[in-house]
Amino acid sequence: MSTTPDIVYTTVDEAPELASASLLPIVRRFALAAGISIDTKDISLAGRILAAFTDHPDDLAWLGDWVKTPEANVIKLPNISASVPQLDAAIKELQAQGFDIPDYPYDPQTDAEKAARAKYDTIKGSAVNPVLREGNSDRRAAPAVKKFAQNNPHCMGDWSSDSKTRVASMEDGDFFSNEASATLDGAATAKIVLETANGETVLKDGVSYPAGTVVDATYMSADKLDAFLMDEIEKTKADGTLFSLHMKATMMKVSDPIIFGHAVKAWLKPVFDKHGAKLDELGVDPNGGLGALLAKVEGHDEIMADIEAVRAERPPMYMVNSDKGITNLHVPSDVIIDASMPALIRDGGKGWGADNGQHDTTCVIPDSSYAPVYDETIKFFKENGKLDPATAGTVQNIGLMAQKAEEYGSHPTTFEIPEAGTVKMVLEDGTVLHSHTVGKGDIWRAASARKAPIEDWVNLAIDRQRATGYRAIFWLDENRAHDRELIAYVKPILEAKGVADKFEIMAPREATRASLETITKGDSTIAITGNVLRDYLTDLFPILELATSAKMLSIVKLMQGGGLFETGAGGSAPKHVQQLVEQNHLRWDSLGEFCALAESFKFFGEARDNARARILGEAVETATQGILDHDRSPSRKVGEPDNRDSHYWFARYWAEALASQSDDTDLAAEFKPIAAALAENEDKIVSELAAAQGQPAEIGGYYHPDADKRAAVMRPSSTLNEIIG
Ligand SMILES: NC(=O)C1=CN([C@@H]2O[C@H](COP(=O)(O)OP(=O)(O)OC[C@H]3O[C@@H](n4cnc5c(N)ncnc54)[C@H](OP(=O)(O)O)[C@@H]3O)[C@@H](O)[C@H]2O)C=CC1
Ligand SMILES: O=C(O)CCC(=O)C(=O)O
Ligand SMILES: [Mg+2]
Repeated sequence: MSTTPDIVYTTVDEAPELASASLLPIVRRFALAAGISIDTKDISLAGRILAAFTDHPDDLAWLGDWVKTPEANVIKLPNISASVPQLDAAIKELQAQGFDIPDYPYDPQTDAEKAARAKYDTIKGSAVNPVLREGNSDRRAAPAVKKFAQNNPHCMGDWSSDSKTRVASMEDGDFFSNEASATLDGAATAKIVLETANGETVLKDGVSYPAGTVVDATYMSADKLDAFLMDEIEKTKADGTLFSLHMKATMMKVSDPIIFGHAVKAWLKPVFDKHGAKLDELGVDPNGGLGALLAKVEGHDEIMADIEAVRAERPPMYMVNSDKGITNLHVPSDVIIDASMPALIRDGGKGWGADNGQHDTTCVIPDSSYAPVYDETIKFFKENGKLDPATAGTVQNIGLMAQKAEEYGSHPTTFEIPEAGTVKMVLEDGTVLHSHTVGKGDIWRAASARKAPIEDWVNLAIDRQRATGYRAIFWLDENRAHDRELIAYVKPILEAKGVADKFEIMAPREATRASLETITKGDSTIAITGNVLRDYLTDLFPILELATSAKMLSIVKLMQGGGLFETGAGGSAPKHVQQLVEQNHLRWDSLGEFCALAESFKFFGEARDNARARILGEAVETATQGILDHDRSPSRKVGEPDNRDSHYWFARYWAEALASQSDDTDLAAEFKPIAAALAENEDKIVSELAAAQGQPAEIGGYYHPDADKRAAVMRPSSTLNEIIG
């Protein structure tokens, strides 16, 4: 490590990176006044590919070390968790730019291909967040943001009691039904083996767990999954609804693409039955989606005709983009459950159909562990009508996330079973911790949650409950194996601290209803959840309460003392890039960045005893309030103020707050002329920004744009640029 930075701002992908090109120069200039340097570290998909195959620095590895130190102070923007089609597209773009990197080996044969595939597998899926999240998660709407949403309620789709929208999940044979869980008394190293009629195969060796780790194992039956999917396709047709599948193929990068592939095969079953051998020969990988499949069979007229015949028989599908004919099953990363289900629920239970109209939808979520949350939400709105954002209270979240907790850390121990047999997890002393009888194609996985993160999570929940006085619910199901082990941790800690009466423990379905009832009354509650529900709920409730999860405050108190400040709770909004490239309008809202910045500066102030950092952070809060009060957030429509305008206003309100504070008169004097120049040149700046919109914008790449071209597009006001310096 060369010199340690003060604050690291991550370089990411898509819309948030476009926004950074405009916002970061402003942040750097203001931070300079407190002597704070803002470094960047590249965690973008393109950056990670280049780090794996060229001399591009491995910034993710650097950050992974830094977050384990007390100095860490990271502002983390959302990055792409790549599905295979995205990874492939990024590789092709980099190759076209002249980088000497290998193709993605779909079917690696040579040693070189196998080595390249192994590297690409580490880049695939959610490869960044689990590395950086060395702490538990505290996500909530800042009071000003919540108040703004109540005063300016967004439109919500109406719910009718006879809506046919429903959630469909497996009733047995899924991860929920087959789960076994145990807490380890001492430290242990485990191996995972598959015993079959032909002998024993070691699936994984040397998995080590510290004492007190909760270790789970479970599997999903491939046969039962297939039967379930076929059944739901038929039921959807009978119901006259849209068929939709909601998964997390990005974060759950091993299990969920396989499940997605089963759905693609079920949808086109007659085609796979008839042309299976030919499809294999053409290199079709159903896990990559219908889009890749169609590209591979193009020109094979008989197969194409059979596909069309099957499509005509199937119920209509929920569409990602009806204009372009992109269905739910085209690309595994297009429909991501945490964002897709809340958007559908916000719209009154309606999905988009191929006719560009909104219709009731069957939402297929094969595993039943967490699907009851959406099922119960839908039932609640059918019974009670839509939520009123003007009067609703809020659901905050404290999530068990640190050290790759639970399912989100299960990728290295997830296997598609090659042959029927028994999977055993065996400890070094010979103890068989878990054992499952499995069939060919079943998806078996082990997950774990460590003692220190669990204890930290419970303590964080106690702190938040004390700070707010809110109703606090642990979303844990005593009928689920893993949750029973967690409850055995939670209860004694609450009792020892004398706060057991302040907390409830409820299964996800009951907790969903209780939380919806609470916020409907205008009260607020804290959902204390595991890692998956942390992810799901911090999109679900914000999207209902605030219309978006982009405005969330998202703090990760790192267990070694540092701070990781995530910006919002959503992703990188690929559609926004499309709009920028076509119309030079960026509708990305940086409110999440503003919230994270304030926390990061205030944290720096405390950790490094830097009074100016504290003042900067407080002034960011004032500026954020200004953005809300004066409605300076970006509009969705070209020709209206966009992301760049909102950054101008942010700079102006921030400078004004610094100029008018009296804790540090030198700092005030430094910002007075800046604030004055920003105000005096308002008309000029606003018209320079407006003039940029309306035409296509050239940024020189999608995954790896040209930095200068991007900066030119995102900083079109020379007057503003001169003031910022
Ligand atoms: N923390 C992280 O690193 C995360 C990364 N991701 C990654 O992000 C990508 C997209 O994921 P997806 O599930 O589609 O979720 P997104 O949150 O990116 O998109 C859902 C929709 O939310 C709206 N939205 C999200 N953020 C903003 C914002 N700041 N301002 C305005 N609107 C916003 C947009 O609506 P509209 O189009 O109507 O304007 C957008 O289309 C994937 O590659 C995924 O892997 C996803 C979640 C978290
Ligand atoms: O890492 C990812 O793929 C997604 C993370 C996410 O959705 C979240 O933390 O809310
Ligand atoms: Mg999420």
